[in-house]
Amino acid sequence: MINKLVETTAKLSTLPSRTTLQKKSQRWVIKIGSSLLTSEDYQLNLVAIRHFVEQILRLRERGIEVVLVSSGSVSVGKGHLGLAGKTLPAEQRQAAASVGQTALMHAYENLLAQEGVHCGQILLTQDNFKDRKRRKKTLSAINMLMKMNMLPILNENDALADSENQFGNNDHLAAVISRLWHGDLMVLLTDQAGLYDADPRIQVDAQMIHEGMAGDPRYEEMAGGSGTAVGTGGMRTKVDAAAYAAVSGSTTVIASGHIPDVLLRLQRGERLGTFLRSKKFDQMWLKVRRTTLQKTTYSLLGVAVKLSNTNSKQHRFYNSSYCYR
Ligand SMILES: Nc1ncnc2c1ncn2[C@@H]1O[C@H](COP(=O)(O)OP(=O)(O)O)[C@@H](O)[C@H]1O
Ligand SMILES: N[C@@H](CCC(=O)OP(=O)(O)O)C(=O)O
Repeated sequence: MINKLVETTAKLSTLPSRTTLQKKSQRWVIKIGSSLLTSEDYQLNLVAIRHFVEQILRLRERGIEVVLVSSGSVSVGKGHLGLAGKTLPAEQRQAAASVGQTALMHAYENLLAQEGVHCGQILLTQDNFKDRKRRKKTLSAINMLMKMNMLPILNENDALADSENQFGNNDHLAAVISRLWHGDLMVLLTDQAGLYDADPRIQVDAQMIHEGMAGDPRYEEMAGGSGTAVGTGGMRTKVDAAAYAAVSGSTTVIASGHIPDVLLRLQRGERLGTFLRSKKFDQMWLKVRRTTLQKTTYSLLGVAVKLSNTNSKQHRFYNSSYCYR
């Protein structure tokens, strides 16, 4: 019996590895940056979009629920309007977003429809998260699409957002969605291999951070703004987004969308990009596991005890995809 207890204790007090977390996560929020979706001449990169769509469909076949946050409307719109590379005044940017968003969704829908799947577009601003009622409405829009087997594709409503209600970048939007929808893995796909200790465009010998804790203040120092003509926010907003999503237990991977099959490889547990753990997840994990250990001990002792130290939140966590038994 002692051996059994020692064995169970060891098993239950070890945090799941990065590989396990990537393999077992069931609710993914995937965010794709503008530079991955648009070509150098600000046209849609249909080859890349097809590649992402194919991977997302494969993930769904494996039972993973996916919400896609897609950037690209402004850059594609600029291309369509003959304004490539220009810094636009607010009204023209709104128009570019409106034109580009249509083209973007058209591409996603066409590619998905070839595989018998459809997508649903949800355009959001901060207003959609302002109070409980609006958050509920946003969540139910996502959940209903999911229930109907559609792929929710989200973006900021750049055609109408203003300085009062805009997110300003989709990293933040992805994190807010992760928390609202209880995502367990947020994947931020970008043009760099991951987070480096300095912007690799500026410092050629910058070193990539492979694994760390979301919210580590050192990362804020390392992360700079966008280095591309079409990106918004750079690495700083990704680091902040990871910290925000981590509060509800989501882990984050920042990885290059240029890596072939990056999403499928992450799902197989490959160590690509920067993996940022959630402290909240780890705490919940250990707490729930301690309860399991207590239960095991009691049952080994033949004592039927109703455990009083678990609350409904822990039970929900234990029964959710967060908890890998
Ligand atoms: N510490 C860092 N590590 C990696 N990239 C960084 C860092 N600091 C700044 N960056 C810049 O962030 C850019 C990615 O952000 P961004 O252009 O907003 O991409 P996306 O469109 O994918 O959101 C990189 O091209 C890089 O120049
Ligand atoms: N919502 C904007 C993108 C904002 C944004 O965060 O861009 P990016 O840094 O390329 O992910 C658009 O669709 O153009």
